[in-house]
Amino acid sequence: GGARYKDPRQPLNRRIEDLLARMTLAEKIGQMSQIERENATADVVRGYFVGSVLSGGGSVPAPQAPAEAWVEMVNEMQRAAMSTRLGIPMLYGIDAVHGHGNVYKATVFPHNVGLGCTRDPELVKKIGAATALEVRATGIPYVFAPCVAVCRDPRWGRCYESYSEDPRVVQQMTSSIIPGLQGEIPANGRRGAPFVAGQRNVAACSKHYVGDGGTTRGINENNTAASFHELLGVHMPPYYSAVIQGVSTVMVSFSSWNGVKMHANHFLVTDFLKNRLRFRGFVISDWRGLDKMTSPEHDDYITSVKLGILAAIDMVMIPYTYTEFIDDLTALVRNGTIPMSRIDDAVRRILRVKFTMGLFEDPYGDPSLAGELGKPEHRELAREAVRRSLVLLKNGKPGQKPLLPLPKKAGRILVAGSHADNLGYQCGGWTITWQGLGGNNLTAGTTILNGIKRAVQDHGTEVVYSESPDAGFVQRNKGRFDYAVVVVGEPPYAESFGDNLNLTIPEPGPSVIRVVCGGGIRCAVVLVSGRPLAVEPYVGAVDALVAAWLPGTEGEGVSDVLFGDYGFTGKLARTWFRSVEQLPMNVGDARYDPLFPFGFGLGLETQ
Ligand SMILES: OC[C@@H]1[C@@H](O)[C@H](O)[C@@H](O)c2nc(CNc3ccccc3)cn21
Repeated sequence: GGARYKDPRQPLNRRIEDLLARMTLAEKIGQMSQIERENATADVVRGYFVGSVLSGGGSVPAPQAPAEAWVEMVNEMQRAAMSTRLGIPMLYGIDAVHGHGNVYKATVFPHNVGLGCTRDPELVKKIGAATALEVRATGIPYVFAPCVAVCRDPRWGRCYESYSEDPRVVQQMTSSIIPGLQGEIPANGRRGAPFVAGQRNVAACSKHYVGDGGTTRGINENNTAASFHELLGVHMPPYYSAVIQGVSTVMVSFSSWNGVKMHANHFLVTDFLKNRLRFRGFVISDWRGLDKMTSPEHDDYITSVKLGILAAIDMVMIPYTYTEFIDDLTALVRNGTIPMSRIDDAVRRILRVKFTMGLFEDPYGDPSLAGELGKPEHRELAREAVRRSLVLLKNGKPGQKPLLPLPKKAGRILVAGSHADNLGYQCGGWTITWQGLGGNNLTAGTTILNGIKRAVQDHGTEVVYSESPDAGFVQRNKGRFDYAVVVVGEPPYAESFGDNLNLTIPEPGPSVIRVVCGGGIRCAVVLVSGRPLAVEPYVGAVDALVAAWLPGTEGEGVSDVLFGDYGFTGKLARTWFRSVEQLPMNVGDARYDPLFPFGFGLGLETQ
């Protein structure tokens, strides 16, 4: 129709005001509602004027669904949204936090804990751009990334989603990944306003506002006790960077600041983020974030809706109980508890993002991008990121020559450990499923073992693989192996399932290290983990120690540096503690006695 809001030549604010003036309360509240895809039938999307749909962790149209199936699913929901009276397109969001991890055969990049060690903003920007293309390949225009948490305690189950304990490193990566995902703001463009360059970019979401990485003992969703000065100095800096880079959305944290739930924090969401930092995009809640404002959850829900919407959350991630949310918010507006001006502010912000990103002009997924999913160039980029993320912590025992780089030409080598041949373990959480998986059938990729095999295959070297060799095997064979590579670490986890107060290497890791490295074979230990673990008891026994973090699908990046095709350049972005009793302990603390300090990382003497 000839309505002004449908004319892309009209100024942005004219389009927003024209559309807003036409909207009923039901249509406005519908825009503020984000529901889970499994509820998003055409009737629900249309009937409730749903403004946004999400895939929660692992929520897919079908197991191993190809890009085409994703595009068809999103477009079917979109056709329903476009068929409403005003034809406002819905916005589909998903967690693409290390590449498009939920999607079968997508490129899975290293998790942020590893990217922080690269100290390479250009690399991280390219990862953003590649991730945007893979997300668009599935018809999705919005990602709940980057996580810009400043993890201050590795006992936190989400520490691997944080680039660093140092806010400046997090700022550096934030300022890179956002223009990678959303596209660069043109030189004459408005900084600080939401920006998405076009249909090969996606709207981003910096999360979780604010202080998610500062909770007591790293307990997920718990309380961050900090002065305002400390909150501003440690946890807020990435949000300055995100707003300047034109981030389109900000997601509120489940956690609390000094006992006040972030989802109810008017001072930080409205006074600070919206008014002081002048954030102009929309603020989105986390999953059932309003229900979780109380304990027990969902206790006096209508009050939680009131507090959350007045704090100034604009869009509510209400995966299942959207009718209750809509009814309660409608009642609160009708009885004057919530002024229409607050609703209009929320809807303006949502429409500003949708207009700016071109969603009205291009509401549907582009099937021609399907080839971007998991394409070789992206896997090569991921492999480079793996190389750059690895940190060499030890190389050679006192008085002995360094073990690394490993010679490709060796009679026989042993590869051992639970994480040597396990694609799921090396990807970690938020991969195919919410919590991640074990095994090698979850998606397409290369294990560390297969990377080692490929590296030595033309050199007449025999590779013997034993996940958990026993002492007898090692004793009988120790003279036969030139060296061993032992790959151990943590199983995948996400959110509270990763909270851990002891941070020991899970068995059978330590046993394999003792049996192999203590059995007389020179050994390089590669640790696959979402954070530093308690390794002091083993450091003396090993000849080399490498932190590989959660490298993702491109395991050849690990063998590339083990064999010296590339040097080790990674530098710790997190302090490596001696014992958990020291925690929290971060660079800059008065009391600082690490096993390996922030910024540590050896090179190869030959590099
Ligand atoms: O997946 C959506 C959000 C995500 O963006 C947030 O970072 C994270 O805090 C978050 N947690 C959940 C809860 N996910 C969940 C998945 C399956 C069953 C139950 C809960 C959803 N989300």
